[in-house]
Order: sequence, then C-alpha cells, then structure tokens
Amino acid sequence: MAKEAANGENHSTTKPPPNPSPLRSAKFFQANMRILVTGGAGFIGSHLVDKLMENEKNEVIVVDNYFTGSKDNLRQWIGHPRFELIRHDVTEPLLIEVDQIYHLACPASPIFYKYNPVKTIKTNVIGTLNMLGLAKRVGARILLTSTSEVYGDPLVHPQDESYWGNVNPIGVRSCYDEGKRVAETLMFDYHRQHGIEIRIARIFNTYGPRMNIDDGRVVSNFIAQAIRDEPLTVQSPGTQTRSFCYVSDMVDGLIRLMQGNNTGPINIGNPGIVIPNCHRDDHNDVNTDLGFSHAGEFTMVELAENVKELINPKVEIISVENTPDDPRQRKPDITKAKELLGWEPKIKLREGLPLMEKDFRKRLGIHRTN
Ligand SMILES: NC(=O)c1ccc[n+]([C@@H]2O[C@H](COP(=O)([O-])OP(=O)(O)OC[C@H]3O[C@@H](n4cnc5c(N)ncnc54)[C@H](O)[C@@H]3O)[C@@H](O)[C@H]2O)c1
Ligand SMILES: O=c1ccn([C@@H]2O[C@H](COP(=O)(O)OP(=O)(O)O[C@H]3OC[C@@H](O)[C@H](O)[C@H]3O)[C@@H](O)[C@H]2O)c(=O)[nH]1
Repeated sequence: MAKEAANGENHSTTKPPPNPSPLRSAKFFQANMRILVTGGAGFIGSHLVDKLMENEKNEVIVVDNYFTGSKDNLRQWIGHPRFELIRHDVTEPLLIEVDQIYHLACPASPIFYKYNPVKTIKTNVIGTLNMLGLAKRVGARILLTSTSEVYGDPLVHPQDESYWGNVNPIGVRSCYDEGKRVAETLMFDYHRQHGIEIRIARIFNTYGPRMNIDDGRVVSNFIAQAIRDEPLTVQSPGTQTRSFCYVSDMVDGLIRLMQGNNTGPINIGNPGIVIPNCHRDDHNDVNTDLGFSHAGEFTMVELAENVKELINPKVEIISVENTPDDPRQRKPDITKAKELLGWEPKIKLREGLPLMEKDFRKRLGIHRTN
C-alpha cells in the first residue's frame, strides 16, 4: 500500500513496490543515495544537479540528449567521482540502478517544444513510461516536472491544483500541455497499479542564469534584447500575465517535494505577496490594481518595463504578433506547497533579473556601460 497522501487522499495499490537493494540495509557499507536527473544538462536540471552534489551522500547521474541542454552547464562536475553524465534519449529504455529519479527531460520553451511536436509528445509519453518502468524495476521514487501549462488558458485564477484546466487538445501547444497531462496520468496509474512512489511538481514560469540566450522564453528574450540594445518584443496584446519564480527557489521546492511524503501534484511558482492597498511607490515590483497589489503577477508590458528600467533605460518596447493559444493569465496558488512542504519563494523578480543579467552579460561578452 503506498503511504503518500495524494491531494490529501490515500490511493490503494494492487502491488507493493519492489524491495530496495540489499546494499541499503548492509551493516558495514553505507551506500550513497543514487539520484538520476533526466534533462540534467538543461536550465533547471543543471541547477538541481549543483544542489544535489552539495550533499556528499549523493551520487548524481544525468541523462540528456542535449536537444536544448548543454554539457557546459555541468562542466564543474564532469570528472567528479560522485557524478556521471550519459548521452541518452529518454524515449529509449534505460537500465541503471538508482534510488531516486528527477524526471525533467523535455524541451520547455514553446519555440523548442513546437519545433518537433511529435518528438515532444514522444518525450512526454514514452519518455515518462520508460522512467516509470525504471522506477518500477528498481523501486525508485520518481518526481515528474509537470507544468502550469496543464491548466491551459485557465478560467480559474489563481490556479490551484484542484483545477482541471482549459486545454486545447489539438492546438500547437498540445504536444507539450497534453503531453504533460498524459505524463501525470501515467505517474498516477503506476502509483495506483504498481505502488511506485511518485511526486508531481507543477512548475510555473521559472527564470535565472544558464537559460539559453536564444531560448525564446520571455525573460531570457527581454534580457538578451536589452543587453544587445534591441527592442523588447512584447507579443500582443501584452496584457497577458505570468508569475516568475527564480531558479534557486524552484530547486529548493523540487527537493522538498522529493523528500516529503506527498505525491502532489503541487504547484511550485511565485505568486508574490498580496498586499491590500499597496501602491507602486511603496513596493518597486508591485503592479497596482484598484488599490490591491500582487507583486508576483506581471503583464508582459510590465515585465518589459521592469527589464528596461533595470537593464537598459534607452531600449524601445515594441508590440509583435503572438502565437495561437497563448494563456491569458497565470498565477499559482501555492497554499499546498506552503502547508505540505513548508516552501515559499524568497527571491523577488527585481532581485532575480540583475542576477540573470550578470550571467547573460558574461556569456554575451557585453559589459554594462552605465
Ligand atoms: N523553466 C520553466 O519555466 C518550466 C516551467 C514548467 C515546467 N518546466 C519543466 O521543467 C523541466 C526542465 O525545464 P527547463 O526550463 O530546464 O528546460 P530545458 O530545455 O533547459 O531543459 C530540458 C532538458 O531536457 C533535455 N531533453 C529534452 N528532450 C530529451 C529527451 N528526449 N531525452 C533526454 N533529454 C532530453 C534537454 O536537452 C534539456 O537538457 C521540463 O520538464 C519542463 O517541462 C519548466
Ligand atoms: O519575446 C517574447 C516571448 C514571449 N512573450 C510572451 O511572454 C509570455 C510567456 O511566454 P514564454 O514563452 O516565456 O512561456 P509560456 O508561459 O508561454 O510557457 C512556459 O510555461 C511554463 C513552462 O512549462 C514552459 O517553460 C513554457 O512552456 C507569453 O504570453 C508570450 O506571448 C513575449 O511577450 N515576448
């Protein structure tokens, strides 16, 4: 019987998970925790690896096909005795022995996941099936990085985990959002049917150093544009909102979820703090809405204005055409993360943007002149 609480409920299983390796209970040999990170050469994955490697009791194995990730993100660990890097596509089976699996492998930026949509859905469905098969064979606990995109173009705001979403099943984003929805279904079916220990994080927009400069997502686009003196391209109408979480907060949330007792799904993102009657003068990163402020949800025009003010006040902001099915609003309800994981984000957007600017300037070789 699986012990974890899913959405506060218990699910019965038909079969207990396999016993852990005898090495786990060996008297004289204390094995390290072997942790697999799929997609570990990517943006969030490589920061997660950094954090996991800080613990000397962890051995970290990364598998990645380098579609959007890069060995460069892991260069400080290559050759380290507790670290292994394997070029592998998760759509193919993987036979290794591990205790935990953080399953991140999947292109996350819309321009990359739409580039080869059939491959994206294979990665989400076959890739997740393969990782669940591995978890089942070796009795590992597995965490899936799902997404706020499972809520589609949400009709409920902010989004809590009980909301089933408003998703177009045949649209250009479906390979990703429907793919992640199937991945969540597979996780719960393996949990109920085979007793696999699962964890599901629904990640909201995350930003920080190491994002690909040409990643295509909004924060990296605006920062790269501001540094290069190019106009900031706000996709119309510009009133669509997102809530942005700094990557170190995200990694902390993922590790807490993996180590805790709740299956999730649990939203991990930065909704900001709701401060009644607070105005822009009182808080730098607060957008004022009828005297009711939320410092974490930004329209794309507001995000562009923040980037302009912080990074390059001379840069122009222009409106460009949008792509179909762009969600109009997005902000997480993180009550569950607070209550069940004791987690909430610490870094505000205006603190995170300069950290990312520093990293982008270094990689672009463009110094700040003012
Ligand atoms: N960054 C965000 O805002 C965000 C939001 C919601 C969910 N997520 C999820 O978090 C995870 C990581 O996202 P990210 O922002 O770090 O993206 P990313 O593109 O930087 O990282 C994804 C990694 O997966 C690898 N990959 C892709 N397909 C693969 C395959 N078939 N086999 C093996 N490796 C493969 C890529 O090469 C890359 O290293 C993804 O699952 C994504 O869906 C991210
Ligand atoms: O240059 C740009 C890029 C994007 N945008 C806008 O910025 C908003 C955010 O777009 P992004 O491409 O950064 O990311 P999205 O929020 O659409 O999707 C993200 O959601 C959560 C994760 O699963 C993924 O990382 C990604 O799919 C959209 O409204 C988009 O229209 C711009 O205004 N200008």
